[in-house]
Amino acid sequence: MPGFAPLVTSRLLLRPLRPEDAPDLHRLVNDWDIAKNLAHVPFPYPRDLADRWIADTAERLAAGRGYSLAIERDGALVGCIGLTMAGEEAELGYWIGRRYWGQGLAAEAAGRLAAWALATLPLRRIRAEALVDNARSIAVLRRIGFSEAGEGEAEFASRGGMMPVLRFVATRESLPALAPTPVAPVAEAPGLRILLVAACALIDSDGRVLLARRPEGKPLAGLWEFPGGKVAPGETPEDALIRELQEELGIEVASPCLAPFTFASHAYPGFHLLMPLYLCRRWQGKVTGREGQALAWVRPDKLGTYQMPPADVPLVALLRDFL
Ligand SMILES: Nc1nc2c([nH]c(=O)n2[C@H]2C[C@H](O)[C@@H](COP(=O)(O)OP(=O)(O)OP(=O)(O)O)O2)c(=O)[nH]1
Repeated sequence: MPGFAPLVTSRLLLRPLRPEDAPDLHRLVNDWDIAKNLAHVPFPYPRDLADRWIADTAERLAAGRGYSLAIERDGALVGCIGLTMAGEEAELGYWIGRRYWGQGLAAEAAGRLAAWALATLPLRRIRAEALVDNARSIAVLRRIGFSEAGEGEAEFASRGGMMPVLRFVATRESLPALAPTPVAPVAEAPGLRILLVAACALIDSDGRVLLARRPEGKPLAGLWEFPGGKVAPGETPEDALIRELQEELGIEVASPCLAPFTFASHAYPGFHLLMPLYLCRRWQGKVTGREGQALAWVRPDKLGTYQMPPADVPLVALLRDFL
């Protein structure tokens, strides 16, 4: 599993929790003014719970079930933030240690994590809840683009029972900077837009396959893909691929070196992707991420450990068998 790449804001680092965070975490969270606002945090907070919880966050992160992160500023733990995955939705939670209140850190961390998650994970929306009298948290959620979705009740461990809460949601559309960039259709019929994308598995002399990470701001950002891109009007898939490999990776490929391998045909919301996948073992130049994208040369048996767009899943299985 490729590690979670920490998220950076102007003042903060959001990174996986480490066992050595436990003492600081315990000192900050074992505070009634924090625990009383959190649904899953007991008070008093036993010291060994910090160790167990941190171990659990590592497991959930590795399995893609949750993203609970340390909020760090200047090397110090100032709070925690997390997303718990539930199908196509995730629940956002966060707290900031009392001594760091009043500086806008919760909004900075929550805005970043929500933006990253909606741009990167296969999520329809993110939910959050705040106690009706937790004015600070309500202000944070509103500030970062969450909208109110009614009132309800939730069980609060520290209060020993059900408490009234306000519910909030955010979608890609409610965070406008994240709205997916429109895709260019190459064929249109009523109700169907087919997007033709050419992609390539570059294979090096050790039999490893090149994956590139889709940059933030693009649809499916953060997922690992085969290099390639949309076939422009008037281009053949091979021409498009030769152009994309030049633009994205700085390499020159000759058309005879592109061997058709298989294709993806996948329904995405709003368009249907048709993506021929070529194999290429020969190119000129050094492979470089020219658009700032992360690259990974991956052994075929490890391809399944990289999170890829849903359209690629069947391709990976075929490629692994073939190589
Ligand atoms: N290149 C590539 N695209 C993939 C893969 N799997 C997959 O679903 N796609 C989808 C994601 C996008 O919807 C589409 C590719 O579009 P893109 O936005 O990357 O195309 P592009 O490089 O021409 O980008 P742009 O200039 O329009 O920003 O195909 C894959 O393995 N490689």
